[in-house]
Amino acid sequence: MTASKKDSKTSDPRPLNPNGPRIRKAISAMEELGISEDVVKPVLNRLWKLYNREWKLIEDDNYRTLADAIFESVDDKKGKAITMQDKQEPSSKRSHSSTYHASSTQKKRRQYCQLVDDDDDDDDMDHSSSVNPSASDKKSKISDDITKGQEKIKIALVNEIGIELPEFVYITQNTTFQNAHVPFSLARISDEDCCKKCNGDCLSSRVPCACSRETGGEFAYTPKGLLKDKFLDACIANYSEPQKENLFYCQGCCPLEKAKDAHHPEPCNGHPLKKFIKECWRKCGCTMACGNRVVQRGPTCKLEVFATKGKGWAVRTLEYLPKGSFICEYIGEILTNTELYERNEQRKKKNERHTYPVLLDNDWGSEQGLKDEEALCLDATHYGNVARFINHRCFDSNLIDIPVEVETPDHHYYHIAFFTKRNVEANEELTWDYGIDFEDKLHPIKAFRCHCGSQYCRDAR
Ligand SMILES: C[S@@+](CC[C@H](N)C(=O)[O-])C[C@H]1O[C@@H](n2cnc3c(N)ncnc32)[C@H](O)[C@@H]1O
Repeated sequence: MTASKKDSKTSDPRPLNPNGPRIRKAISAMEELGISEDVVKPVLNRLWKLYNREWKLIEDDNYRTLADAIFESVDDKKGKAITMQDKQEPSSKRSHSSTYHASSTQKKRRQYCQLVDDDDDDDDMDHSSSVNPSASDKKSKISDDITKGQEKIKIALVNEIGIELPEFVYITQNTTFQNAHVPFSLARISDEDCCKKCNGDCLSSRVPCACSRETGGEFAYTPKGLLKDKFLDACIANYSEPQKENLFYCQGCCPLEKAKDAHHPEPCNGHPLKKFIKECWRKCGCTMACGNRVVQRGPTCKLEVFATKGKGWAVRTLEYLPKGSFICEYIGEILTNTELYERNEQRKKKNERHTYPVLLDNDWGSEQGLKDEEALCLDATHYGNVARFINHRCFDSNLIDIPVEVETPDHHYYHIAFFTKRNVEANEELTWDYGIDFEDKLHPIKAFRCHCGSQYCRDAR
């Protein structure tokens, strides 16, 4: 077994090689801005350590981060004191909408503060999903509640290391974009597929109602609202290695391949087929407190969004979570696959680092001739909820994504819900396996340089 990335990075004692090709390139890029080598070198050295030897973060956007950090360092030497008030936007300004945006001064100042403060201790960085013991003392809270009161719980956003603030609008329900066809219609739900005669809590009735049919005549949840072990273990087993065994192939033309080349589409590369949870829905007679309505009641556990040094923003739990706990849904814009393809083409041009799409392709393998408006996905780039911050971890993530029917039995559209695969400690980062093939450069879920820290990491570059 190979050593994990975390081990190789944190124990690397080598200093920055002053004559290495990348440092020379950085120096000459700064010289073009009229900045001399002796000003560049100390800042570059600190940034390199701060970003845990990730050159890409320094080189991105034509060395913009490096230039910003140098300007800040020069400003500071001129005696411009940085006060806490300067470092954060006034709260009145932040509370106008759910959109977060970092001004360039804010960004520059944070980077500089970080360079000075963390110069000596940044090697303590942890890329893995393990418990983060420093969570409580070093916090710099940017927002008390990114949901703006839309969820039952508050979700704070803390920036312990000064990375760029995310810009997006927080929503709690998926929202349809243009011609995506979402078949919400009570007429599609037959009386046999719902429990009109139930009242109260379906889980407490002696005989499970019709809504348990999808999950084999038993409800997927326990009375405490956890996923039953048997159901969860079967879902986890679906993900077992080698993944290819669990793939199903489009019978007609694959929507992903058609978007790439409508005239000469390549054969389908396969789609996962996962077990569904079916919750009671609008046509049912039970109440919202029914034990078979867990996902539709929204998140209830204590979560926090925090900044990492290798993966951008991330989510952690602030409390212990037993195996099978519901965390949240993946919320975003419902797009057609063609729209996602076009958005991805635009994003490639802008060289955007983080991407937020998830395919709703669970049933594509069993469909013949799927229409464009039926091949759907979720994009949480502009509109999304806390799930847009959950990072990827290869194989041994602590969350699993499970498709959930809430308003329609039609599997073109469904909800994606995250549950814990095992007991999770307070302050642990929450992660799920995006199912990425790191070799597939053309997949709509853009591959990135993986820093998951798992010993099973698939990105063995
Ligand atoms: C759904 S977003 C997750 C939140 C994101 N970290 C952020 O800052 O908004 C997915 C993006 O996060 C980054 N990411 C997620 N998991 C990662 C990992 N294991 N290693 C490196 N980057 C990761 C990648 O840039 C990816 O495109």
